[in-house]
Amino acid sequence: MPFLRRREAPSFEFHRPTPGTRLIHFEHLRKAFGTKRVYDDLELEVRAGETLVVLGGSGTGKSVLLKCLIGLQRPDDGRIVFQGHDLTRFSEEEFIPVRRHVAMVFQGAALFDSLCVGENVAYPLREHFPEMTPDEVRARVAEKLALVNLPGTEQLMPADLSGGMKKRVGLARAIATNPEVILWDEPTTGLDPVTTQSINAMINSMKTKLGSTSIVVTHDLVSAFSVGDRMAMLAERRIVQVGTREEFRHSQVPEVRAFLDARRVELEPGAAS
Ligand SMILES: Nc1ncnc2c1ncn2[C@@H]1O[C@H](COP(=O)(O)OP(=O)(O)OP(=O)(O)O)[C@@H](O)[C@H]1O
Repeated sequence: MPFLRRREAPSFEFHRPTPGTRLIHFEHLRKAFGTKRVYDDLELEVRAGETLVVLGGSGTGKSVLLKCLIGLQRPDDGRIVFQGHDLTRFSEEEFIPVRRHVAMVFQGAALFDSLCVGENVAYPLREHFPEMTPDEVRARVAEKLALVNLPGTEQLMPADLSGGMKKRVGLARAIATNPEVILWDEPTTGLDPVTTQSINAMINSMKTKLGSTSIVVTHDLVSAFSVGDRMAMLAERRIVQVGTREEFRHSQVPEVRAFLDARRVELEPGAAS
């Protein structure tokens, strides 16, 4: 009875959680695209205030996991419980308030090319807070651009920006609504080492300055070890290990070991010699 299922889903209200307590729980998630099975029985818990890094090879379903959390993809079975709400039962309309609290920084920044930087950052404010006055919007945009070290760039167009600047504008847009949870899809892919470091610093500062919870999906082990409080490894259509950085560094789980060993040079430059 799909009609009843929709009506049963309560509207979403976010309550400030106690740091360290369970905020999001992916329970027995299953997902396939046609014959391609992405998750068979995926379990993962995200704790309030942490940065959880999700590692995994190409095509293992890291991005799909983030998309399921904000309703851009739908799991076939299982639940995604966020502060007691089962998001898998939410309609598209019921996801709108969820996206005010859970924002995604997309892999390619995904800026609107025809809008200037200021309008890009203001976009989610107009969507979620239509009651904000133009002065309030201007002030919030300026605050977020300053936070990502791009003060005064409101009038620039995306075409005028470097890749790293675009990522930072994408971040300013994602945090414009003061979300409690930030989803980072490959935040450092394709960036030079200096910009990579500044993005890593930014992920850490979102936690310390805003108290946000982050889920970071990445291939980049240096970045993973510099931002992750905990790490989770996606392989074989499930999470094969979750643990602290140290637990991962010394992991004996075969899929984790193989993933880390293949990237040992990246993680420990001395290992090459
Ligand atoms: N909309 C879609 N339609 C069909 N298949 C899809 C769709 N989105 C993702 N997939 C498939 O699901 C699998 C997981 O995709 P996903 O983008 O989550 O991988 P990923 O781990 O993020 O990979 P990468 O690290 O290369 O970005 C892939 O095989 C992908 O081709």
